[in-house]
Amino acid sequence: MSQLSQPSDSFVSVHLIDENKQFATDLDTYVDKSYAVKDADGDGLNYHIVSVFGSQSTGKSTLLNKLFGTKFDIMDETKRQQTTKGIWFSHANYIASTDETTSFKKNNDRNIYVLDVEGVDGRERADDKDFERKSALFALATSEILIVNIFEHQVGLYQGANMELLKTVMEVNLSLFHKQHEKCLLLFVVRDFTGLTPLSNLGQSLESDMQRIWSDLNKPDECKDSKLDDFFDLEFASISHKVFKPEEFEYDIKLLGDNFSNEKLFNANKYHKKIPVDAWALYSQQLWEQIDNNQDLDLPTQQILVSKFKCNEIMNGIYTDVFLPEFAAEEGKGKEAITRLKELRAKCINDYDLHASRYKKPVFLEIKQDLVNKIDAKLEVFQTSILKELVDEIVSEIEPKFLKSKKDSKLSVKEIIEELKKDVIDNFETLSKNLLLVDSLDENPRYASILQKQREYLTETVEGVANKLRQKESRKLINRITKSFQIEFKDDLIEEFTQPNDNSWDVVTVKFDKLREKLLDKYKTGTFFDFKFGLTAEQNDILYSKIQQRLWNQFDSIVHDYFNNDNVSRILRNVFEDSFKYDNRGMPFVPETISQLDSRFNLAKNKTLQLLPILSKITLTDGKSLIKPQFKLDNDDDQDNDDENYNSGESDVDDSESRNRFTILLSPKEQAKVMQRFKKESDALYLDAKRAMIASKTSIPFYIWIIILVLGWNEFMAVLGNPILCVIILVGIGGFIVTYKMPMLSAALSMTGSSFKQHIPTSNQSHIKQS
Ligand SMILES: Nc1nc2c(ncn2[C@@H]2O[C@H](COP(=O)(O)OP(=O)(O)OP(=O)(O)O)[C@@H](O)[C@H]2O)c(=O)[nH]1
Repeated sequence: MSQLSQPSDSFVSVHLIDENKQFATDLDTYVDKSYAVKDADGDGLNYHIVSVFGSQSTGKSTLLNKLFGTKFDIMDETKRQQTTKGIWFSHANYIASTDETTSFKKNNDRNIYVLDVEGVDGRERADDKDFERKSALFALATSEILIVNIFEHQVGLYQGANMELLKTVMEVNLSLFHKQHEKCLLLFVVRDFTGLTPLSNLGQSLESDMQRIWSDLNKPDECKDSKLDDFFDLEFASISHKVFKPEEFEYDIKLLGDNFSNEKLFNANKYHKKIPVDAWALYSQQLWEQIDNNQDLDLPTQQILVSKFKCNEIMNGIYTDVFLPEFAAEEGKGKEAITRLKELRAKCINDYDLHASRYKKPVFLEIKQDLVNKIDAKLEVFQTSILKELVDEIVSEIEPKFLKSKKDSKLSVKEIIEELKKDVIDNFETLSKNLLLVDSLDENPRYASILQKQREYLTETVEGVANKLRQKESRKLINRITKSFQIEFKDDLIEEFTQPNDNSWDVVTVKFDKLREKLLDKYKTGTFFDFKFGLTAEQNDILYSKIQQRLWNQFDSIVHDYFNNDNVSRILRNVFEDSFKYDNRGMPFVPETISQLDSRFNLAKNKTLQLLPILSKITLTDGKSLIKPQFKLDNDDDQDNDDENYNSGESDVDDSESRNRFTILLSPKEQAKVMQRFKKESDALYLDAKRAMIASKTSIPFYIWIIILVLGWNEFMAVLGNPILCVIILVGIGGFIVTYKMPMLSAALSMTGSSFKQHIPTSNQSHIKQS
């Protein structure tokens, strides 16, 4: 619908709203191109909008063309027909100026856009008040300065088209701006000025007309008491007759131009609507649509809507075209992408600030937050994974560092763990700083929260690792104590049961108690135990109970291992042999008669068999039986998972069955077996002893001597021939005769036999100790 007028070397005009009330479709392109010529600040606000009002054919287009170098159509004087229909829009190509050096035309530093509004009271549209009102509304909503074109001879005539026009302007102004007092400049340009009445007088007359119209207006309640100058500033200018005073006419326009180019009329942007130029086309179109549809105009809302539209457009453009492609290219690179993504985030936000900050601040900030949220939603996953990676890395170093510290330092496990925990947190705080995608956590609470979550995850994980280390150390301690106990207790047990007696189990239990006390003594602090692992009092108690339980289990295990059939039989045999072969002084016992041997045998046997109950059951002399206590342990005793766990072969199930079997070392059946075996062994020993005794008392028959003499005659002669051999043999014979006569021969033979047989029990005993 728009129509570009014939351009020459500059910007043409746009038919902004045509006679059918259709809005131009290519306004944004026009604004964009024309604005690019001057944009000193880059804030999109370097422009002014000026509208012209007035009766039809009062020279409005002529004035604008001369003042701003626009190309609006001018009426052909011969036809006297209305030329401006609807509203035309044009960029000012220059501003007329009195400055000779610029050839009377000055290029302002700012963009000026001009709206040439169809004149009222047009012959063709005389009754079309609707459009007049709508165009006034549109001009007021968009323009800073409204030029009201009026002939001098009409000033003071409170009637006619001019007054109607001014009334319309004021009415619509009230409907638009009653909520917010947005001011606008009414610039009265008195045409065909003769100079007979000074401009100031004409101005006063116009101002009083305005006041009168204002006071006659039906004002909304909110602004009943408001004054004209709450809404309007008034300025006056005069232009001489175009035909009769052509030179003055030109000069007056230049004078007026000076007031535009020096910005005086714009009054330091006092009337600027602050719509960024790139949103102006959209804003003005939406305004017109609302005006044309007779909807109530709510400019602030309208401006916010436009701001929202533009800010969203900018935000989506940045997110989709800049952020997403680069993020996709970087996100898989892990730590290497941090710098790039940090820059990308900052760049996107800066770009948005640059382009969107010109819009309504609340909207700009709200949509900026949307952009930041969208970007951060993507970056959050990345940021979290990077920080989690750091946490895992730091945590993985704890155990090696712990083992090294344990080896190198003299600190306790508790102190090492505490030191490591502190180091780990410090490390995380230092290293995480370089991994963050933002510089300030205060300004980016989302990142502060991501960091905090990872900090909590770290603390939790470190505590988990510390607990595992403590458990590991606890298990190591249990195993160490168990091993020490094993060695010492086994020795004590074997020693005690080499020569068992009725008190033996009392002695063993006392040794057991002392040994436990000794092994745990260094962990005792007052009445409590602290194993220096940084455990709580309850955990220390549980560890203490575990150790106690382990030691009791070891006691159980060692005792039951040791008191098997073989060892009990060996103990009995040793005791029997000692009693049978040695007297009370420990001297070898040599029976002289068989009855002596028999009574010795019975004595030793009875004494030995009295020991079997002691070796079959743990029995205390006070008649009480030894009770294996039950310890209260925690549920997560995971010693089965520990490779370093000492495998004692014991059952951890401390049920009633195991407690019952605790004191029983040999069952009745096993005892019977042991008895049987002992009987055999003791009988064999008795027979050996008896045989040796009989053998020592038997004499050599006479015929044996004759055989020896006959068979050994030659050797006998050889001995007689050798004095040394002869002497040795004589001494030997003498010794034998003495021994035999004493009588000591049987004892000597018995001793020789015994000492030979003693090799077997001695070697067996040493074997028991080793097992
Ligand atoms: N008397 C007089 N005539 C003028 C002046 N300026 C322009 N004209 C003549 O007035 C006629 C109308 O001029 P336009 O500039 O087309 O007037 P307009 O107000 O834009 O007309 P519409 O757009 O149709 O409302 C033309 O023939 C001009 O030559 C002036 O200052 N005084």
